[in-house]
Amino acid sequence: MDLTRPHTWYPLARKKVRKVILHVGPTNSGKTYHALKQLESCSSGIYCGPLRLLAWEVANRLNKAKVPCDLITGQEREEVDGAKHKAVTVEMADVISDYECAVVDEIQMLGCKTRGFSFTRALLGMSADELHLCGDPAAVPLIQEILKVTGDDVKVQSYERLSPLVPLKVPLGSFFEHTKR
Ligand SMILES: Nc1ncnc2c1ncn2[C@@H]1O[C@H](COP(=O)(O)OP(=O)(O)OP(=O)(O)O)[C@@H](O)[C@H]1O
Repeated sequence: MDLTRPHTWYPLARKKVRKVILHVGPTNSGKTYHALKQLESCSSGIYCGPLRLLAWEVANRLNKAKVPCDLITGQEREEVDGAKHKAVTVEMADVISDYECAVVDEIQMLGCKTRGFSFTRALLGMSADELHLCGDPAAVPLIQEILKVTGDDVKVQSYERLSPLVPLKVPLGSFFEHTKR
């Protein structure tokens, strides 16, 4: 194994020209919503998030939508009969199975000193026909640079905030006084 060429550590992923879609934009702009819609409609898939709560929410959402989904985190492993989908914390990303669709949420965390290696491993290593990456636009150049060597097909999809931020006309203190009356 050549330690200087990390993309070669994942032969299953390198067998594919993955369709990589970078969903980027401000918070609450629907990036994850669109990626999850895609995950739900595929015959097999995996969601990787930075928090146990996010993985739990996705597993819950898919199971409610009658898409059986396992939940796998550092703390728990809840397997559902017939599941072809998994929702996991990013450290549990599966790089030894094939999926139609994979989602990595909060991908800008690949710059994190302590957990970044797990995001990079998921980015390079997941064998999925479609790989959806959700996060901050600032991470786009770094991701494009990392993926240059993989031969993947990379597209950027930008989002706008769904509703504008509107400042309150009254300070919060007087607002609370007002609501008490
Ligand atoms: N087109 C839509 N129709 C209905 N609900 C939507 C739509 N887009 C987003 N939402 C809802 O809006 C909320 C925020 O969306 P989402 O989590 O996708 O944002 P995000 O851009 O990924 O935010 P963050 O950066 O904080 O992860 C969610 O509850 C989601 O279900």
